[in-house]
Amino acid sequence: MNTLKIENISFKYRDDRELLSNINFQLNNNEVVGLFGDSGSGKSTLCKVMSGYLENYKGNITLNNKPIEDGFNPVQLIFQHPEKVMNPRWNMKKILNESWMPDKKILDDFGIKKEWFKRYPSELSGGELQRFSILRSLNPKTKFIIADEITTMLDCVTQVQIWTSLLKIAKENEVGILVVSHDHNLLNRITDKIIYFNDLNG
Ligand SMILES: Nc1ncnc2c1ncn2[C@@H]1O[C@H](COP(=O)(O)OP(=O)(O)OP(=O)(O)O)[C@@H](O)[C@H]1O
Repeated sequence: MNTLKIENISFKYRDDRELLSNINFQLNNNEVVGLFGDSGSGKSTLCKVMSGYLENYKGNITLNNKPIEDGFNPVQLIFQHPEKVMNPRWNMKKILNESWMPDKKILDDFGIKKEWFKRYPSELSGGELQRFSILRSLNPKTKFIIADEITTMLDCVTQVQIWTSLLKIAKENEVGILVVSHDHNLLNRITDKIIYFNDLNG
């Protein structure tokens, strides 16, 4: 089993107030955990700290009781807006294959069509792009996914398709998921338990 442990994490942006204060919790790879909290409380900041995007934090993040090594991060963050983290000059094939080469079955599971590979990020819809973004993060070396509002901007049908594909592949590969969302119904439906950000912070 893989365990991601967050211990005594505190963080502030530059000289601002301390936004994250002494946060402790852990995720196991066989669980889907929800994170719910007020807007602006610091959930996305915590996600970025957990996945290595923000470094000047206090405390420890360990995977199976060891610090996370440099190189490919086994804790992968998926953002709400995939277009912001994709190179607009790369086609989708290059963007996906920079991480790994999924086989046809996985592409089919995610509803990714072959003809999309030649297109650039600006030539796909938000839902189509998010499928690539999720699949890119599911590199075989990934142990945990941090999903920060990943389907907020999509319609209900696309949300269901995306979550069904993601939960299936995560379960098959024993990848743990932290789901950040304001949608309590979604969290109730897909998670094993829900953590309240206010209970963690401070
Ligand atoms: N790069 C930054 N520099 C300074 N302050 C920032 C930066 N990024 C975010 N903040 C501030 O940190 C606070 C927490 O933001 P964060 O995005 O982590 O909240 P959140 O809980 O994810 O909010 P939401 O639910 O609305 O997405 C906000 O007040 C925000 O303005």
